[in-house]
Amino acid sequence: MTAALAVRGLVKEYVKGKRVLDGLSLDFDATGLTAVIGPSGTGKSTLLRCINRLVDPTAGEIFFGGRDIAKVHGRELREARRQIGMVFQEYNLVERLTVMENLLSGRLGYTPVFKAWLRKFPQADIDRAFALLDQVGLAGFANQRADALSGGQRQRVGIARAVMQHPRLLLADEPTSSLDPKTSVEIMQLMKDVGREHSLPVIVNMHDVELAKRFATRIVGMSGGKVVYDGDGSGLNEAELKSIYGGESWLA
Ligand SMILES: Nc1ncnc2c1ncn2[C@@H]1O[C@H](COP(=O)(O)OP(=O)(O)OP(=O)(O)O)[C@@H](O)[C@H]1O
Repeated sequence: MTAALAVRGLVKEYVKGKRVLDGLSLDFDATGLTAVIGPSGTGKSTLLRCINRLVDPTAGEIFFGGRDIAKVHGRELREARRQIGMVFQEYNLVERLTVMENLLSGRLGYTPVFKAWLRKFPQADIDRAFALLDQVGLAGFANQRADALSGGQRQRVGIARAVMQHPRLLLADEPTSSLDPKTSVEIMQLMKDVGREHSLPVIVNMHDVELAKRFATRIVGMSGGKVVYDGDGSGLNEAELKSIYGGESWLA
């Protein structure tokens, strides 16, 4: 089977000669939740940001939807981006807008400018938004302002908004880092359920190894801009954790 996403020899240098991603190659299947773990500064966010082209890769290929999106520009880049849903650590909601408006603004890329300005959205989008709110456990919250929500509720809106645009890939950059442990578990469960129900591959950057083991079908361990572990949670023993995070005193 062809991979839904294939990253080949990916290199990113923010500063010339200093490789943050050092020739990284990974294939992702069309389903399943992959957790990317690794120490701070090892390039996890940079990997996701190269995939959705918030930053431009220095070298390498990213095959997605039948093309190398590492090199597309303009209209092609906008089209590729629409197919990638993104969930952020700090939710990135528009605080003064309602939950429904936040969801619908995820569709702005598709709505002619004059309609967006009038805040008139197609009925099909409104119906989808209500269905998604239901799915993420926020039925009845459509008219609440985003700034009146808890962190967990905000992240539920963030997930619904990411799925609103019918993506074919879902990326999440530390989606639970600002949440308490119980809410983190609920959000990871939701990410997994949403991925399954919408038949989407999900890639999640995270620091919590136990949470990764509990919810991920695959764990990628990064160190120094390279993949040093790629397998399921059961194979992630102390030796592997040491190769990812270095040292051993912290394991005690
Ligand atoms: N825009 C930028 N300009 C210059 N250097 C950057 C930029 N963004 C990230 N870096 C550097 O690239 C390296 C990798 O950062 P990145 O955020 O990808 O790591 P990370 O593994 O996601 O870390 P964390 O777990 O702390 O979020 C770090 O050394 C960081 O300082």
